[in-house]
Amino acid sequence: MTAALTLEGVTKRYGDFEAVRDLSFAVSKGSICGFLGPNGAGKTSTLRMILGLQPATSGRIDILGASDGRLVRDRIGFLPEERGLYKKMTPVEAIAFFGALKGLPIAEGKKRAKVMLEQQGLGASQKKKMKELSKGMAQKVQLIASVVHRPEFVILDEPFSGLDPMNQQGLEEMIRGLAADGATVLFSTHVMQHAERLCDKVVLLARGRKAFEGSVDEARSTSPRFLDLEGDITAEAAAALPGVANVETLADGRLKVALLPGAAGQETLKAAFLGGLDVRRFALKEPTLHDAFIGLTGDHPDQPAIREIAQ
Ligand SMILES: Nc1ncnc2c1ncn2[C@@H]1O[C@H](COP(=O)(O)OP(=O)(O)OP(=O)(O)O)[C@@H](O)[C@H]1O
Repeated sequence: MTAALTLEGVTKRYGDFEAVRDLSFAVSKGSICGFLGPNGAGKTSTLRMILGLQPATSGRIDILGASDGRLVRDRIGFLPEERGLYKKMTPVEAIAFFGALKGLPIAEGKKRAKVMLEQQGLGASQKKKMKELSKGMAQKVQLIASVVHRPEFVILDEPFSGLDPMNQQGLEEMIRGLAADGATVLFSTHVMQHAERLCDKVVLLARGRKAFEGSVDEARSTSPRFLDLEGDITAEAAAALPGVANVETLADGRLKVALLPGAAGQETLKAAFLGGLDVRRFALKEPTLHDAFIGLTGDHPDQPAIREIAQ
């Protein structure tokens, strides 16, 4: 597959702090790639370098055949992490304005804006001012504004943040639609479930370094299956069972028993029953992307990176 984006050995330093180190990955044309990492991992810094909004300290970036995102800016759509459209404009005006910045004639921008707002269930809000819209609505409008010129490459920085579940689902559909129409999508998030549902590929970033690049299934398979055990069992007793890698006691007292690679769980359960352990309920579970993330990075995706905690 042809790559729409390639990074090779990209590093970003702010003073003597290295926010991104030796980062390499590629995104195939027409695919959806999730750029995952906790707050402070270096996602925004990387996206800004890809867009040409700030220079890399070292390394090489190729986007749509150009070495600087600014050279192909009209072919790129970008939703920044900081949101905000002119409050006094209507959604149609705001969308057409952003389209015009990318070379789209105003009249065409307005025409497309009306159709896209309708598709996103915002038809009734067309004549309101931006300041009268809810946060979720405004965010949808901003996303439409960033893609109204039909870019080949769409970069979305934390597009799901601040949206309720309904709007998150709507946004997922919108992202799928962009890819179905042939666009390449790269979005950053620290919410694994969105990436799990949407992405052809994920790149995991932890403290500025790439921890994983591959499909969601490949990421999941780096993590063991686990047994969810309920009963009067100590973590020590569970840890002594065959095929067990480690045991975590959950807040409600259940045990999350991670199995060794290749262990199916049946042997572990059999030994628990034969050993007379008080197992009242059990479930064998496949690892999620969230589990894989923790295993691969040692970070929790919802927690800031170590440096930020230490500050
Ligand atoms: N202009 C800057 N000057 C100095 N340090 C910076 C600058 N921009 C970012 N950083 C630092 O670089 C690190 C990576 O930040 P970045 O915003 O790229 O992370 P992120 O993964 O996008 O996090 P978030 O999800 O919170 O946006 C952080 O420790 C941040 O404090």
